[in-house]
Amino acid sequence: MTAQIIDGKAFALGLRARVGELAAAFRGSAGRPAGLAVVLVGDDPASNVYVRSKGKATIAANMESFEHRLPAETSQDDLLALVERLNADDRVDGILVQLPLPAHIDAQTIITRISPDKDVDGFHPVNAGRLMTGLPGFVPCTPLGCLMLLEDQLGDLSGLDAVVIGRSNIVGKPMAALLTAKSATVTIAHSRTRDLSSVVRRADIIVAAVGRADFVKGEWIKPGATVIDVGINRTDEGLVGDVDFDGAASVAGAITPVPGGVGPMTIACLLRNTLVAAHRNAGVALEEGAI
Ligand SMILES: NC(=O)C1=CN([C@@H]2O[C@H](COP(=O)(O)OP(=O)(O)OC[C@H]3O[C@@H](n4cnc5c(N)ncnc54)[C@H](OP(=O)(O)O)[C@@H]3O)[C@@H](O)[C@H]2O)C=CC1
Ligand SMILES: Nc1nc(=O)c2c([nH]1)NC[C@@H]1CN(c3ccc(C(=O)N[C@@H](CCC(=O)O)C(=O)O)cc3)C=[N+]21
Repeated sequence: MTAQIIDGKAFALGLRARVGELAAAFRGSAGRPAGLAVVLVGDDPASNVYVRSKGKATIAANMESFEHRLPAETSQDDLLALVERLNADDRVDGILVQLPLPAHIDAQTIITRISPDKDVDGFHPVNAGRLMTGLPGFVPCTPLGCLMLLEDQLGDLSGLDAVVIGRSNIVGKPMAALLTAKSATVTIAHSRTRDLSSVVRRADIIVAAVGRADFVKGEWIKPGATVIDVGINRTDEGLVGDVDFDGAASVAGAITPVPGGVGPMTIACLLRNTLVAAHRNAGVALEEGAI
């Protein structure tokens, strides 16, 4: 069997175009563009690339981009002060503080200071709690993008066996919550999981968010399963995911590539969340299911 390749890049471009149209309409009715502030502390090259591409995508979607680049030595108090300024700035609908932060800054303290109404990353404990309890709130962009690809591919997910490998607050845990809300039967695997290959072999849906190149092997995968590869690993062979792509593609039913799979969806969902935040913050109605 040869898997269908799930074209996340194309899906993301479609989503960005829809968001862009709605953002133009928002600008008309609110009298101002939706605004996204991105904060980068330090000069990590990968983070630099992400922040630049987020800024470009924001402008292309008819929104305003506010970039704040701070030196690596910035104190936690100075960063908190910037977050407070952005919380109070009516032009700013969404705030994203790029992770990872330098070691002297506690990321959780910063995230918790962002207004939950502007937390378009969905990392604030209030939004995490809303996701767990089924209340409306902001859902982290990467798992939201993965869910969109899965529903596009499979339709109804109810009753399907899903394995999420990884339990981080930004990918694994919210991914598992979303799949549970869609009535999949969800297993969360992590570094203490015993006999991971057997756990993975039962799954109709595999989401790999481990951070290790080519970690999930083709032999672990049930024939016909759908594989979502979240991993972004820079190797001598270039950018690769957490799944051994060639091995997996010969057994899976469908698989996301790296690059061109989940990554572009993350950015598209960030713009989507910012558009939703803008409507809520400005009190402008956004039709249910418009995006
Ligand atoms: N495409 C995109 O848009 C994005 C991609 N990423 C990428 O996704 C990957 C995961 O990111 P993130 O969740 O932040 O990473 P973390 O490092 O926070 O979490 C990794 C998870 O993998 C688990 N793990 C590590 N080793 C093993 C193992 N041998 N067997 C089973 N589980 C293991 C860890 O388990 P334990 O908890 O026990 O330590 C942990 O839960 C990275 O490659 C990252 O770059 C991240 C965000 C967005
Ligand atoms: N506050 C915060 N929010 C984040 O959402 C966040 C973050 N910090 N820190 C880093 C991770 C990682 N992340 C990615 C976004 C896009 C691609 C992406 O577009 N990837 C392209 C390739 C890009 C390339 O070539 O490097 C692709 O997979 O096709 C990847 C990874 C968001 N993250």
